[in-house]
Amino acid sequence: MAESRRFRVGYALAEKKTRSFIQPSLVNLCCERGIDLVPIDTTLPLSTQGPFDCVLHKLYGEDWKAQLKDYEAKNPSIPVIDQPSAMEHLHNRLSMLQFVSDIRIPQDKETFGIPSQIVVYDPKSLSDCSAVGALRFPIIAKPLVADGSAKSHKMSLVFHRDALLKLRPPLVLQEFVNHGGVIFKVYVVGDYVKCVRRKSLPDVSLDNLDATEGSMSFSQVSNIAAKTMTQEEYYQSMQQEAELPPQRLLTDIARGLRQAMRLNLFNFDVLRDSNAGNHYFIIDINYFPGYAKMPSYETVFTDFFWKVVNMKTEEDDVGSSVGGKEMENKG
Ligand SMILES: O=P(O)(O)O[C@@H]1[C@@H](OP(=O)(O)O)[C@H](OP(=O)(O)O)[C@H](O)[C@H](OP(=O)(O)O)[C@H]1OP(=O)(O)O
Ligand SMILES: Nc1ncnc2c1ncn2[C@@H]1O[C@H](COP(=O)(O)OP(=O)(O)O)[C@@H](O)[C@H]1O
Ligand SMILES: [Mg+2]
Ligand SMILES: [Mg+2]
Repeated sequence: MAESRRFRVGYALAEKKTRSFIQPSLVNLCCERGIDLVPIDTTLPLSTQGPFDCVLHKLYGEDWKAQLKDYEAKNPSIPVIDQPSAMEHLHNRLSMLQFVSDIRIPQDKETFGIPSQIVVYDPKSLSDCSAVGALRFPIIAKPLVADGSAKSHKMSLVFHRDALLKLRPPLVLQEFVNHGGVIFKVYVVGDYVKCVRRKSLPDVSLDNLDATEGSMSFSQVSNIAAKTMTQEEYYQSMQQEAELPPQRLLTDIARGLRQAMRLNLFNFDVLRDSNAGNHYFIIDINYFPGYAKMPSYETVFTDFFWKVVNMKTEEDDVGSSVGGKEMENKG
């Protein structure tokens, strides 16, 4: 009997991402389905490597972009996941959330949007009441750039106008929304959508604002171990308390974002408004996040790769492109 064809997915990822994502469990499952995950050597020209049936990457920089461009010119039929220009929109906290307004779905029982926010480029604007005036305190100050650096995750929760003066633009100033201390992380892998609960900042009582210190710094709160409970206890309490947002809503948002951003691999952070239990805020979108934390990521990715290398469409497919090529049904 003739051996069935094997496929090669070339990947170019930072060391940390390779360690977390390229787990033996993923490599083995892919291998069983005829897909070999092959590391790309970024010190060599990409077009001299391969052959690949798909290129997966989360690297930036002009040199890498030029390598990809050259590779695509020489291999126009090979999908590249995803396009650098599309990935770059997520490097700016203002442009990333602009895609939310492109989503066209009916908002009946549940509604969604983004918190009120402004962008500040000039330190002088921080003392300008007319610029900041429309925002209600507390405010979260986020670095405008979201390039994955430790600095880009460093946030401040600001309770008073005076504390704004300590901040260093360029920043996004976003209204803090009370959301019950639970954040929903919605992972998207092509047309697959999975929501998980994670730890977030506790609610802030507006009554105590005056008695609160001016501001508080924090970073990557969803990854920090709870001080008063073990991680396990915290998750258990969240399981009991926080119902997940409706899957239909999340699938529709994911589909809308995927279409608007022309990206296949991302997650978005969702908060449920404590004041109106059926309103949701999208506050962050990340390219190629820590997928190994998503349940069954091995099966999800093996299925995704299989579909990409076979260029199959699904009924649910919204005509989003993989590497600039429309997914077409060759089957
Ligand atoms: O480090 P991890 O596994 O927590 O994953 C980070 C993500 O955390 P999450 O899985 O969403 O809780 C993290 O998500 P958040 O920004 O924390 O919501 C980012 O996606 C981060 O990538 P980058 O540093 O912004 O390029 C992700 O970091 P990299 O895996 O890209 O280094
Ligand atoms: N508008 C907001 N209201 C309440 N909490 C927020 C808001 N924005 C961010 N947070 C909290 O801050 C954390 C980090 O903010 P986020 O925009 O997701 O940045 P990062 O890219 O570092 O994950 C979120 O996970 C959430 O806990
Ligand atoms: Mg986040
Ligand atoms: Mg982020």
